[in-house]
Amino acid sequence: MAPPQRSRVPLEFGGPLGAAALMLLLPATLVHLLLAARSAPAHLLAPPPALPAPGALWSPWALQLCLGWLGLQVALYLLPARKVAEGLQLKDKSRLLYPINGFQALVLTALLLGLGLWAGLPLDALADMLLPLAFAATLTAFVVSILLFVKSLMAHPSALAPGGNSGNPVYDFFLGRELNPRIISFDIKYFCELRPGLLGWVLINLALLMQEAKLRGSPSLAMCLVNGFQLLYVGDALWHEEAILTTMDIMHDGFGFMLAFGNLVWVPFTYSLQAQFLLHHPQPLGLPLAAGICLLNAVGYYIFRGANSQKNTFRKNPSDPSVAGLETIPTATGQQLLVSGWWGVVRHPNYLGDIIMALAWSLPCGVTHLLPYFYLLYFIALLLHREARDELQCLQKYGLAWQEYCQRVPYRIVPYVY
Ligand SMILES: NC(=O)C1=CN([C@@H]2O[C@H](COP(=O)(O)OP(=O)(O)OC[C@H]3O[C@@H](n4cnc5c(N)ncnc54)[C@H](OP(=O)(O)O)[C@@H]3O)[C@@H](O)[C@H]2O)C=CC1
Ligand SMILES: CC(C)=CCC[C@@H](C)[C@H]1CC=C2C3=C(CC[C@@]21C)[C@@]1(C)CC[C@H](O)C(C)(C)[C@@H]1CC3
Repeated sequence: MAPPQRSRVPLEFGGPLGAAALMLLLPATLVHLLLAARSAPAHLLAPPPALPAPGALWSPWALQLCLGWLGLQVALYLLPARKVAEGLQLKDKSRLLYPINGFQALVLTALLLGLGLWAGLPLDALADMLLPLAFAATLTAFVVSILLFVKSLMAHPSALAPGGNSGNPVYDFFLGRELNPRIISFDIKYFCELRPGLLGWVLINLALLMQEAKLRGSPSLAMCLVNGFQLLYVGDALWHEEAILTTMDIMHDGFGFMLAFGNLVWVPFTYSLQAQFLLHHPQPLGLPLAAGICLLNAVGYYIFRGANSQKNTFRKNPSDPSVAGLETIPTATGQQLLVSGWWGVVRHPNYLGDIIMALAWSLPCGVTHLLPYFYLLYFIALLLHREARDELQCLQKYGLAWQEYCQRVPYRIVPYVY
């Protein structure tokens, strides 16, 4: 087989050196955050009071729980789906099929959990195991990434993602070489993107809420808000599972360590940081402020969902009545760009809504500590970087049409600001 054509896409994330640094820094940052959240000072920028003993990181039981959780979600993914959706057209003009049964997996997981709790499952014990669980999940992410990299060496060149095929093994391992790695019809990236990590996130949140109820008699209003907001976010992602098929991760990015670690480790263990903080640092929250925070989250969700659904509907069927009247810019590829509606306000309205929700998730933790705002700060940095990556990809894809879009929609994320 001819050697794969090396992609000429510019290197990102600082190239091989940056990728190697991130593969060390991300797990170290995770350990720091987990230790800081449960420490009294809860300093984000200072070293945690005490480093964990090696024995505190490794637990065979935690690894079994991780693998068991993964196995359960794989089984739920393989159940008959209410619908099978087609992905966007690939380079070879084919379209992959994706089962749409994520919300079904959420409901079945909740039912199994309810049954377990009724039988006396000590779910709150998970709150005491976050460190070994995160270590086990990180180990799993590394093993999955190695297997994916080896698998990609046998993939056809047309199956490779433009980004993660530089020829440098460290960089390609991090970014991911194969665009849609599958085992028969099981899509590994699509599965990881929405199931084990997102559902694990809300499971950890619930365990933290239950432990707070055990400690203080009942969960605080702040803990209930954070759990509710983030359950809405995960439930929405799974209800609109099909919309992920038109996002960057599925369309452009290969599946390597970055997304494997991001999905399996970073999401469940750092996105639950507010709940972790609240368990160890109870925050008073009055009803008027709580009502204001709920309104803020609702505004963010309205923008997030409206923009994502509008673009996804338009991409799937431009003649759909809900988007047919929108103004568009034709491009040389045959695809059109929306230039009115949500996507006529700023070039990434969905990011704006998501950032507003991230702020609403942090506010119930009060303003005495920076740690609960880590997600907001990280997320803004992630989306700014992601927006720049996407702009480059769209400029390469659409050329003059994208330049016209940028002239007519000059702001990227925040109207009249950025
Ligand atoms: N919670 C979290 O950790 C994260 C959440 N997210 C969220 O995921 C969601 C998806 O974001 P992301 O995956 O970055 O990608 P987007 O959903 O923003 O999709 C970007 C793609 O949309 C298409 N597009 C861009 N502008 C237009 C337009 N004017 N008209 C039509 N199509 C357009 C282009 O693809 P093409 O033209 O090829 O179809 C572009 O590559 C966002 O809401 C984001 O907030 C993202 C990252 C992390
Ligand atoms: C620092 C680090 C490891 C970064 C990796 C980034 C990933 C954590 C994120 C990249 C894109 C993501 C998306 C979601 C979760 C986080 C990751 C994987 C997402 C599934 C969250 C729910 C949303 O509704 C979504 C489906 C739009 C979204 C898709 C992108």
